[in-house]
Amino acid sequence: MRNADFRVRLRQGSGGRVVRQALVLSLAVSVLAPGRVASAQPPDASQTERMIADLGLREAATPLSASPQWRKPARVLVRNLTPDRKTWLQEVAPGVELVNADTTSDARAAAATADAVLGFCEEAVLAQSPSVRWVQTYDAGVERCLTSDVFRQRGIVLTNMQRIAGPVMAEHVMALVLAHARGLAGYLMAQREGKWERGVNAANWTFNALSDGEQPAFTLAGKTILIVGYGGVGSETAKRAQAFGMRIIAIRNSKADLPPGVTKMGLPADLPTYVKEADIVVDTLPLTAETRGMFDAAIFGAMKKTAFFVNVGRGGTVVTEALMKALQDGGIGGAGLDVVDPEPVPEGHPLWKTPRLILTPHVSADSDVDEDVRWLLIRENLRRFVAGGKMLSVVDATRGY
Ligand SMILES: NC(=O)C1=CN([C@@H]2O[C@H](COP(=O)(O)OP(=O)(O)OC[C@H]3O[C@@H](n4cnc5c(N)ncnc54)[C@H](O)[C@@H]3O)[C@@H](O)[C@H]2O)C=CC1
Ligand SMILES: O=C(O)C(=O)CO
Repeated sequence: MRNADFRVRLRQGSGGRVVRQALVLSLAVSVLAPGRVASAQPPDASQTERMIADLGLREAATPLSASPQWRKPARVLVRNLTPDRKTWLQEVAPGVELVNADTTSDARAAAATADAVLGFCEEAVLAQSPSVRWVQTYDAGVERCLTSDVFRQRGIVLTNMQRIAGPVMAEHVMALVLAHARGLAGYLMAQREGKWERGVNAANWTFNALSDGEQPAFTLAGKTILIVGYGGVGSETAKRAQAFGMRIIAIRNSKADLPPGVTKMGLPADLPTYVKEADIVVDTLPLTAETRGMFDAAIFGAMKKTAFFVNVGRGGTVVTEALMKALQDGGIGGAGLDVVDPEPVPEGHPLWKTPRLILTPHVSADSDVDEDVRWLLIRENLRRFVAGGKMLSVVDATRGY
């Protein structure tokens, strides 16, 4: 979720919602009962454990207290700290002063004497804050945090929202895939024009009688989906694709074990060959030095002419010119993008007129339950930080995710 939206929505709701509202995860629904929020060992520990298990959150190999520099924190800066939320967070951080800041300039001043910063990661805030030892971002993508060397040089622990939005984003991926497969973009255009016409001309999403060889729609069952950047978002997408009867192949940065339901797992070097067999290609990559421009003219050229390409990771992993050309020339069947480069798409940019393209404005993590899960992680990491424990979802600043 973009920080700005996150902030606006959190301000609108009461902080108490965090513990009252139903927390819906991928596999389990758990209700956080009212009034069960009063003790220091969190009474919602079972919800926290379920979140960790359901989303597959990873904890650091060593506890913070193993470091000779470790000391109990005295002051933590928190973005979007409503009064209710402060009470709720204070339960896991007794004796720690929790300070609110919502703008970069307020944060810069408040961070000067803070031990941790939650919700800001920019150099402007961290450069003048020598005692900061932990930063929690409210996003999964950390490419903007890592533009400065502050994390690598000072050994600040950076934790992010990796895997948190997986279930929500996987729904968005499937919405884009189904919109294409069922011709919804074309039927919506026809509806606006008051036309009752069957059969989408798949090539242009215009409406007319089907000519020979044109496909009005296609079935997902039995088709192959390739997930590139198989992590939290990718694995949740795979679960849903499996339910549609699809064959799943994937690529990630380390091979390890083959996840259940995945037919084969490759490394980045396998991309040019794997794309050849895919009907749907989903990009869930973080933006790093290695992934920048990974989907270029050669990769789009290797795809099936009917392939549908989805990107919910980062726009910079795609060479936009190459994608537009593939769509214009019929090199691929269509695309659904939630993230683009440039972002936002400027007025008059050729992407707006590119055929067979569905654009959503970086909203694939938005949902009614997403922010509750995020605050549960923030609270659990605060508890671990105060106790000198093993932090969750630590970013490798050198790898970039
Ligand atoms: N559109 C949106 O609103 C959102 C976008 N995102 C983006 O999605 C990305 C992924 O999120 P999660 O799945 O939660 O993160 P994650 O950390 O769970 O997964 C990232 C995966 O990318 C893989 N990877 C890294 N470099 C690679 C490479 N060179 N080739 C192939 N695979 C590579 C890793 O193996 C890892 O499994 C985020 O980094 C962020 O940029 C995340 C949340 C919301
Ligand atoms: O969490 C992220 O990385 C996002 O892009 C949220 O919008």
